[in-house]
Amino acid sequence: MQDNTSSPLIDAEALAKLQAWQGRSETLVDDITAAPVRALSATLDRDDALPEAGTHLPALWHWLYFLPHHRQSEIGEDGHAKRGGFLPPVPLPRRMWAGGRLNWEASNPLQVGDKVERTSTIASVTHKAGRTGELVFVLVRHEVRNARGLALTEEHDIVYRAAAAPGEKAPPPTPVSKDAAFSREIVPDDVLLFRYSALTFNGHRIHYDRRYVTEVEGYPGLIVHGPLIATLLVDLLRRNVPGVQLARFEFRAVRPTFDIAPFRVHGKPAEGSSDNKTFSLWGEDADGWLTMQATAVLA
Ligand SMILES: C/C(=C\C(=O)SCCNC(=O)CCNC(=O)[C@H](O)C(C)(C)COP(=O)(O)OP(=O)(O)OC[C@H]1O[C@@H](n2cnc3c(N)ncnc32)[C@H](O)[C@@H]1OP(=O)(O)O)C(=O)O
Repeated sequence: MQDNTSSPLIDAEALAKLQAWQGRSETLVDDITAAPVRALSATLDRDDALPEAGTHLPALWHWLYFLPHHRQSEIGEDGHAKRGGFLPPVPLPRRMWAGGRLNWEASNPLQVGDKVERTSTIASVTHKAGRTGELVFVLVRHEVRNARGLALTEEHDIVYRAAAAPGEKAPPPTPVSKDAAFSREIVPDDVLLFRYSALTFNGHRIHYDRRYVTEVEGYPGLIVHGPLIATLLVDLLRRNVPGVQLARFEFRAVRPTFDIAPFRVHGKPAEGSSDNKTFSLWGEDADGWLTMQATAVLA
């Protein structure tokens, strides 16, 4: 555990400057094309029919669109865009995707062929003392619309951590529950990670640059993308409950997953879900620790 009693890296004045970003928004437009759908289907080892105009986009596959097309000269040391543009210039160097909450409009599924618009707003910037050290969370709220209106709202939690300290510990582990109704083992080799980074045009070095992730960020291996694990959780549900359409999905990444060993995704009907519409989904690393917990509610 790090010493949380030392003076914080971010004081009240620095936090107030970051909070000046709250309320900022940007709007991007895109087309839901078939090629990325076909490529993700292959990456997830699925046996889908070829996508065509009108094919419904599976839940979370909208992350294949609205990609961050920053110029090369705008890229920072970690491979993401330099901070201080749309996202506030948080001075903690280690960025992670911490979680999210998504709601789909059942009557308006995103489809191949849709022209789409996404409006993103910085909803909050908060400073917390975590068990692993100082944390800054940036909450980004997205609204995705097509020609028929609102299709999806999403809250995305981005977390920033202080630089790695000597002897730093991983987040405290939580054992996974052993009562899964369905499970799948995933081999997170660097080809899988590379393909997902390429599909999402994500330059974040923690997913492909082993020297950077071990020597600069202090992790033991390449880090599996949080959105990829979330996508694998929903994919597990689709494999076991055919025809599912999601109304809501929420997830939290509680411990990083590294490419150095296979991991598992699990699911079961949620306790107390009498209509079988709510499912618990979770990720487990090779040591048996919980890495991601999620809840999916069917439409
Ligand atoms: C793509 C992409 C990047 C990635 O995909 S990175 C890989 C995916 N993400 C991860 O692997 C993150 C794994 N999680 C962690 O490493 C830890 O959970 C984390 C975020 C470092 C926090 O650990 P702590 O033990 O220090 O935190 P505490 O449990 O003590 O909680 C302190 C407060 O923070 C809130 N909180 C904790 N975790 C989360 C979370 N995942 N989402 C939202 N909020 C979280 C917690 O509730 C506490 O808040 P209080 O108000 O109660 O104080 C790319 O960059 O593109």
